[in-house]
Amino acid sequence: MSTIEPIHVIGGGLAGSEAAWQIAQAGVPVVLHEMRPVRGTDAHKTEGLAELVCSNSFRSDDAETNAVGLLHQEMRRLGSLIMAKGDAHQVPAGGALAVDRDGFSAAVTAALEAHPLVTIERGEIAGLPPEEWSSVIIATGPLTSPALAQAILDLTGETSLAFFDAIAPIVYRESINMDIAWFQSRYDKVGPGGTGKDYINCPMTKEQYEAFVDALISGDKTEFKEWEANTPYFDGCLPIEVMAERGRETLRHGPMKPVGLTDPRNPDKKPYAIVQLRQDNALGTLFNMVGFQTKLKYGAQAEIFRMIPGLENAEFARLGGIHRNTYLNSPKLLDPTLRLKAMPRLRFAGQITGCEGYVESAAVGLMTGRFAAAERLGRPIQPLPHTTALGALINHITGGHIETIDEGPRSFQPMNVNFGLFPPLNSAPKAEEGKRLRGSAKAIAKKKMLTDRARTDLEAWLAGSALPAAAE
Ligand SMILES: Cc1cc2nc3c(=O)[nH]c(=O)nc-3n(C[C@H](O)[C@H](O)[C@H](O)COP(=O)(O)OP(=O)(O)OC[C@H]3O[C@@H](n4cnc5c(N)ncnc54)[C@H](O)[C@@H]3O)c2cc1C
Repeated sequence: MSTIEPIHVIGGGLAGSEAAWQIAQAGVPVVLHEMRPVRGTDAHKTEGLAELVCSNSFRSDDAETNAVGLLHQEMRRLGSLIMAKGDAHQVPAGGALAVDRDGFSAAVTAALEAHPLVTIERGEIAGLPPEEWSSVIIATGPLTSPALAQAILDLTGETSLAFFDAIAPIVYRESINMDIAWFQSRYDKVGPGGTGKDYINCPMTKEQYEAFVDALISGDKTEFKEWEANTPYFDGCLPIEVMAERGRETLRHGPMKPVGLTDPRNPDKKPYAIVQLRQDNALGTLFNMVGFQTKLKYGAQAEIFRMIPGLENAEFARLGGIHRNTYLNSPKLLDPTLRLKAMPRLRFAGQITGCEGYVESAAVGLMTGRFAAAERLGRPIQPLPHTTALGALINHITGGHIETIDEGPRSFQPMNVNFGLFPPLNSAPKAEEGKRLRGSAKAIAKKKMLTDRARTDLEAWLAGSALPAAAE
């Protein structure tokens, strides 16, 4: 029986599950409070921990030239439960790491249930955590229950900001017409666990594309409620109809771009636009429409998406939808170890801190868990180098972001990890013979230098860290 007082983690999503794992692996007892199934959210469907509520993709797994791929690598290095179970339950997805959502969530749940230092309590924490909980991590996500959200709001005095993402529809594989559509990954990329033929592609002629754009623009949209008006979208997650409204070519240069793909029945003619669908479950029975997040009404969605060649008889396992997001003005409210300045016994993790995405949420959970565990064990907390993906992300949340100078709405917005968050390089990349690089060769070389630097700096940080890299 451990004599160390437990740390309480509220929320068993991507961040809370990872935080609880890191704490327990450091030898500190942890109580993980998850309200499902006692109380649900608008998006979760199961009672499993770390449920993926929309896409099943952890995005690029390329640790050399992609920031989220580097984040994967760093998390694996630090013994991430989310990455270990994601790797174990991956499904083919070209250059991306996509997972079988049910197998993944079940494996995360089983690992935490089996850990001797983890206690899982099902039930809502409907207000500020009791005072006797001396170390708490709040990881309740974008759909934090209203009672807890209100308590946080009262405590921080900040107005919370609500806005929409949009969910992409999922189609039954057997309802897709493979006499028109074909399997191929963009540029035949194989990636982790892929075959180079992982996506289903639906081609469009110019006339079909124009009619489709018209239908999107005129299709019935979900009405905004009063309190939802004037809420900005994430630029990386714009609803398909909003993209269509921004310009008739926008979709052809975005999710419907026809590059790197060849219609095998018509190899000499480039389709004008292409819709891609990505495998959504291990069985390969479900495919999601890549980039087709939407706030069109259900009836309009079915009608309009069946205009896509190959989807004329599509059956939808899930149609697209809209959802709310709640997050803190973290740069102002949190200290560099993610403690609430106004009440340091509380730390925050996951999307509620203003990061965006499954991987980023789990990454912030990972570091918050390690910070809380080190503190509980009376060990020093070394700040992460900002040159690492983990450090760059946390730095952005806790201070890297610069507030607008003028009085007005707060400017901090949720952010995926990206190279823009990393400190610039001290020297420009050079070709082997010392010549200057240009164009895409230069961009790739620069990214490689950034990721090499991150790997070196992470190892140096780990060498001085109070907790081992991966306490397996
Ligand atoms: C509808 C929707 C679609 C999304 N689509 C994507 C996507 O396609 N790709 C992507 O990368 N990201 C997506 N996101 C963002 C995604 O939710 C987050 O990136 C990630 O799940 C956040 O992880 P988290 O741990 O912070 O929160 P969550 O994973 O949501 O976990 C929070 C947990 O806290 C629990 N909880 C809430 N309040 C309480 C309480 N008071 N007491 C106890 N438990 C509580 C919830 O039940 C939940 O299990 C989407 C978000 C939403 C809402």
